[in-house]
Amino acid sequence: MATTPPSPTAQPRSFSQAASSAVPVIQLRNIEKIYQTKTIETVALSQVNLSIGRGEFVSVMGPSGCGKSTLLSLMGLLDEPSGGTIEIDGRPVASYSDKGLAGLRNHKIGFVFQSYHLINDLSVLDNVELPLLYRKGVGNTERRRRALAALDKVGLNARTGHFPAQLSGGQRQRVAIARALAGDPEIILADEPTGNLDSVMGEEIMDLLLGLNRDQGTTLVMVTHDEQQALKTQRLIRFFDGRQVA
Ligand SMILES: Nc1ncnc2c1ncn2[C@@H]1O[C@H](COP(=O)(O)OP(=O)(O)OP(=O)(O)O)[C@@H](O)[C@H]1O
Repeated sequence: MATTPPSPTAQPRSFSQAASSAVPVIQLRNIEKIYQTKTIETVALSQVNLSIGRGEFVSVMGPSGCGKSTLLSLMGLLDEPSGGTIEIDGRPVASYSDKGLAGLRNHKIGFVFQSYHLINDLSVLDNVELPLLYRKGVGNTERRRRALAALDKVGLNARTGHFPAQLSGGQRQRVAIARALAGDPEIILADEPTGNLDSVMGEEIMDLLLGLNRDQGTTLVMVTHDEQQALKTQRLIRFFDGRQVA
């Protein structure tokens, strides 16, 4: 079924407006994820039921291998569950066409990874503009405007001509966050965004994410190993062996 992706020029969301809607922005029902290789079957997630409210900041914790990254990739529509249903804004993602799903993924969701995933040969500005190159209806001028606005939000507008190797880890993560913000996503999924950073830089990135949630109403789901950071978010979900335990 064809579908219309959310508007790429959506206005910033106010927290109170966003939080008022009762329909969860992400809903997982009875999710199972099994990875099957020739020799082994791994149950990465089992019986996961979870709803993420609009404008929430949720952290996910648990030991290595308990399924946190798998959970994020399912929420980000990068992978499909082996069983169960994922709904975005109350609509099952299985009801979207491939094109509709790609639109949803590209317009609604931004990703931030532990290792930044920046392209070393591109300047800061070009890195941030890159995802917008593939976005319909965003011309050169608009692309640049959005990238500069996103870099301004993360406090890096003086570094647009630098290359990733010329930046600190915290600054690189800021660029990665700006790249996610340039697409104006309603949801940011962050997989250990401070995992490669020292505590001071980690705090800075955490403050930035908290600010996005507070000021723009961005919904955030963050995987972290840092209990202190997790306690700053609105809700902490713990996983163990592919199951939600608290
Ligand atoms: N592509 C894959 N093929 C096979 N098994 C996989 C694959 N991806 C993940 N797994 C397995 O699924 C389980 C959950 O992995 P996942 O990466 O989600 O855990 P995690 O909690 O994010 O771990 P970490 O904290 O170490 O990043 C692990 O047992 C892992 O080995």
